[in-house]
Amino acid sequence: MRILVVGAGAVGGYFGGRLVQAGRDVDFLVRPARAELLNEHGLNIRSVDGSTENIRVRAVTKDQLTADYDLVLLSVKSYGLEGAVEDLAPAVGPRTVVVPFLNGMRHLDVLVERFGEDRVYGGVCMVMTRLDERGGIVEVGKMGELVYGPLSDSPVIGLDQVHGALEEAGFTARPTKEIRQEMWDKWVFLASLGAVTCLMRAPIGRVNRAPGGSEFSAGMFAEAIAVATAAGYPPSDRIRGFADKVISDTERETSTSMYWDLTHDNPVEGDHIVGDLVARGRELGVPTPLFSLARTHLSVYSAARG
Ligand SMILES: NC(=O)C1=CN([C@@H]2O[C@H](COP(=O)(O)OP(=O)(O)OC[C@H]3O[C@@H](n4cnc5c(N)ncnc54)[C@H](OP(=O)(O)O)[C@@H]3O)[C@@H](O)[C@H]2O)C=CC1
Ligand SMILES: CC(C)(CO)C(=O)C(=O)O
Repeated sequence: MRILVVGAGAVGGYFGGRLVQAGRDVDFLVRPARAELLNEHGLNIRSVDGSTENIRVRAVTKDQLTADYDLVLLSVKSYGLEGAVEDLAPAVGPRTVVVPFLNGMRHLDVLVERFGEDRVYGGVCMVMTRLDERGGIVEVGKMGELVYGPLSDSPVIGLDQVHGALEEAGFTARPTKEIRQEMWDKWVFLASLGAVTCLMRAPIGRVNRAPGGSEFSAGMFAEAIAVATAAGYPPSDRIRGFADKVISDTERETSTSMYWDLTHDNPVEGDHIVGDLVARGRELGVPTPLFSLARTHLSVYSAARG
């Protein structure tokens, strides 16, 4: 299986690097500056235990793409989605599937419209990684799981084959026939945790220790759960269990990639992760006052960045 990883960022670099280490046939689609760096110096991954591995990788730019990849793993931020879809399109042939690992849901519509349902999978990634100033991948919490599954009943590449390409590569790889449910579950969890920590500008433990903090967190989760339920994807018991743990957590410094971006003056995926939940709530007649507040907050932040 020929694999193209689009975006050698915190997620793509981490999972793509592990796939290379496992001997898979992987190219990274990156922009010219990053291509030069990667091809010359390789990709660094620093693990939670502090050890760093340097991995030799093959970086390509959009003009070098040919339509003979089997699997395209898409791991850009939502605000880079449109550009990335244009750039990766030449890599998608009649027997290629695109598997996105963005948080949220809306990118599925964009990809299905462009490539057709049979060539798009859904995907979820669980990982806590950041980019350092030299483009190295830094693991800030121990996780490492990919979940993936077809959107249609007749994908051009079957789930077994996709799983064969991703399994046993140093992270948990989980195929599923219920990928939309998995994506909603992750979205409920991530959007709630992200909205709480971004609005309060603090990790979850500190929020919950404040007077009214835990009730505020519970209110945010309740809104996301109500939207998901109205959309036909009531969260699984597993996700409800995670939510209960987060709501009562007064110790941990847990936050999200969105909070990291907000506190490091990076662009945030507020529209894709929070705004879209508000929009779907409105369509479904589910009130989301706390999420609306978070959306406005993040929009003001984004506008100030220009
Ligand atoms: N980081 C995390 O812990 C987690 C992140 N996620 C989700 O995963 C998704 C990706 O996030 P993350 O990896 O952190 O983001 P990063 O910003 O670290 O990486 C995105 C990468 O995409 C590259 N990129 C953007 N557009 C293109 C393009 N047209 N061609 C080639 N490369 C491109 C960027 O390259 P350049 O440097 O050239 O701009 C950048 O390196 C997001 O939706 C996020 O919410 C999910 C779980 C955990
Ligand atoms: C919650 C978490 C860490 C899980 O992967 C995540 O998705 C994010 O921070 O974007």
